[in-house]
Amino acid sequence: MNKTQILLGVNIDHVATLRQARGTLYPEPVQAALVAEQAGADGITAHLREDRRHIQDRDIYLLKEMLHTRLNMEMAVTDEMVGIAVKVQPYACCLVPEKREELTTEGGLDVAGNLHRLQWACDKLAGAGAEVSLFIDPDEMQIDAAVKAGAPVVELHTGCYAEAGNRLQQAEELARIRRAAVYAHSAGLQVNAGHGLNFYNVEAICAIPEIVELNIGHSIIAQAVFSGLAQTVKDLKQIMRNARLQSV
Ligand SMILES: CC(=O)[C@@H](O)[C@H](O)COP(=O)(O)O
Ligand SMILES: NCC(=O)COP(=O)(O)O
Repeated sequence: MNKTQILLGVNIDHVATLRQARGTLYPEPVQAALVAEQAGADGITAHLREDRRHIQDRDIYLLKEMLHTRLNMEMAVTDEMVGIAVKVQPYACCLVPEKREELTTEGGLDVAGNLHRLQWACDKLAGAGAEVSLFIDPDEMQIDAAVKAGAPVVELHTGCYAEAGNRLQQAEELARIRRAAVYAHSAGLQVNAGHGLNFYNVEAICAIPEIVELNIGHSIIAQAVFSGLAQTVKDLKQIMRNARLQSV
């Protein structure tokens, strides 16, 4: 692993949120993905939710055909989603928990409590050629379970860090993520991270050398309203690069 490099996966869910708000043809998520790639995104993440609140099935199929980097399809661990992923054959599948009533993802997968189901999903998706990532809390028990499930990658949920109410709580959550990243790396897993990351909190996560890739969406699309998507991606990549280089 090249510890001086940290990759950025741009999650384009909320470009689709804007489209779904009026049921128009625009903004086109695929166009956003191509703009982000040209600006330096190392991959594109899209979350096909069961309720299709933003990304639609056609988005996933088009992204698979059009991307120059790679598609990371986020999905719940359901028969429906596994079936779609086996058809689409994205570069990667990130398995996430989903509740219809949630505003956004609220936590990591309980891999330890659903081991056989996760083993089944990891096997099916790997059989379709996808790199399987499990979206988990920064928790050693869940990391051990991810290894048992057969996933080569974990994505550490950074939501508690991002939403911490004060500096002490944020420092505690950052230390938890750092410990989990070291533990997961020592267990032979690739370590990614994501959820709630933005221009103001991303640098400390980039300073954790075991973390290979960040998946960031909502804050990029929000900033793009003011700076444009290409410039936002370029600016964020620069911040990430500098933070990583200063830490090694
Ligand atoms: C798992 C995660 O934190 C995000 O990638 C997820 O896509 C959030 O869901 P929404 O994009 O629907 O907010
Ligand atoms: N897995 C995290 C992701 O893809 C983007 O999460 P967010 O930045 O939209 O919170």
